[in-house]
Amino acid sequence: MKVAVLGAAGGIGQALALLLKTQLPADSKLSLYDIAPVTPGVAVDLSHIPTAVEVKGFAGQDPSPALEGADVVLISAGVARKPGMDRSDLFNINAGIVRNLVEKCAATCPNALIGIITNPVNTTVAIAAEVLKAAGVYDKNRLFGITTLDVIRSETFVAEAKGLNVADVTVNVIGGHSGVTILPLLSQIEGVSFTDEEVAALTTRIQNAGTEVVEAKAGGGSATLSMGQAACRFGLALVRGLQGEENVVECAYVDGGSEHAEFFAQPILLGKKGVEKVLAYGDVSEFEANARDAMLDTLKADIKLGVEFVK
Ligand SMILES: NC(=O)c1ccc[n+]([C@@H]2O[C@H](COP(=O)([O-])OP(=O)(O)OC[C@H]3O[C@@H](n4cnc5c(N)ncnc54)[C@H](O)[C@@H]3O)[C@@H](O)[C@H]2O)c1
Ligand SMILES: O=C(O)C[C@H](O)C(=O)O
Repeated sequence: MKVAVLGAAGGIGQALALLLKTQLPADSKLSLYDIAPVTPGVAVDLSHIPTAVEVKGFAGQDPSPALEGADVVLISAGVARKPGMDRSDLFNINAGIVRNLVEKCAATCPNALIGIITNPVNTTVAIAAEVLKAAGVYDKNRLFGITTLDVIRSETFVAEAKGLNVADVTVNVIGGHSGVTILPLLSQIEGVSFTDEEVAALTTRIQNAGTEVVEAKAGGGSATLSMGQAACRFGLALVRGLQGEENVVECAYVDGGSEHAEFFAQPILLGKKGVEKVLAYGDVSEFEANARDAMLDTLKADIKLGVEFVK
C-alpha cells in the first residue's frame, strides 16, 4: 500500500507523516511531497523511526515522482487561516494549488483514493471533482473531503461535557466543513441526553472549534496536530477498506447522491474501491433538521464556486 502526502512539510503534513510512519501496516510505502526544499529531510528524519514503512521525500515544482503507484493521496498543501479570516478567504490561493495537484494525480495515479484536507474543503473538493472529470478519470467513490476533525472534536467535547470515556463516544457529523455547514448529530448519541441549551452551545462550539485554535495560535496558523490525528484516522480507514477489512465506517464529504447537495458529509462504508456504500445518517431532531436545511444555501454556493473555478 502506498500513501502519498502532498503538503508534507507543513504543520499538518509533518504530524500526519509521523503518525502514518508509526501506524501504517507493515510494508507500506509513505511518499512525502511539498514545494518546500526541506521535504526530503523530513523523510530522512522519519526514516530513522524503526517501523516497516518505507519513507521517501520529494520537493520542487512537480509532484509526479511522489505520486507514482500511489493508492491513497492525502492533500494538505496550501495556506492556513490567520485570526479574522474565514476559510473562504483561503480560496484565492488554495483553489489553484488543489487544481494543479489534482491534475497531477489524474495523470499519474488516476485510480488512487484522494482525500482533500486543504481549505475551504466545501469548495476544494468540488474543484478536485471537476479536474478529474475534465481528465476523464472521475470516480465519485474515490474522492473525499476529510471532515474527521469535526468528528473527533465532537467526540472530545461531548465526552468532556458528560464525563464519559471518550473511547465510548461516537458522533456523526454531517453537511460540510465550515461554520454552519458543520452539523454534529448530538441527538443520536447513545445513552446521553442534552438540554436544548446544551445542544445549542455544543453545536456552536464544534462549528467554531477551528476558529478557537486559530485565535489561540494568535497568527501562527490553524489546527495542525489534531488535524494530523484526524487525517491519520481517515487515511488508515481508507487503507483498511482497500485491504478488504469489513465494517470500516467514517463520515466524509462525498459526492454520494445526497438529496441535500452535490457533495455532503455523512457516514460512508469504505471498501476495496473507496466508497462501498453511502449510509443513511438516520433520524435527526427538529433542531438538527432545521440546522441542516438552513445550511444548504451556503453549502451549495461553496460547491458552485468550485465548479465555476474549473469551468
Ligand atoms: N480539513 C480540515 O479539517 C482542515 C483542518 C486544518 C487545516 N486545514 C487546512 O489544511 C491546509 C494546510 O494547513 P497547515 O496548517 O498544514 O499549513 P502549513 O502552512 O503549515 O503547511 C502547508 C504546506 O503546503 C505547502 N505547499 C504550498 N503550496 C504547495 C504546492 N503547490 N504543492 C505542495 N505543497 C505546497 C507549503 O510549503 C507548506 O509546507 C490549510 O488550507 C488549512 O486551512 C484543513
Ligand atoms: O479552521 C481552520 O481554518 C482550519 C480547519 O478547517 C479547522 O477546522 O481547524
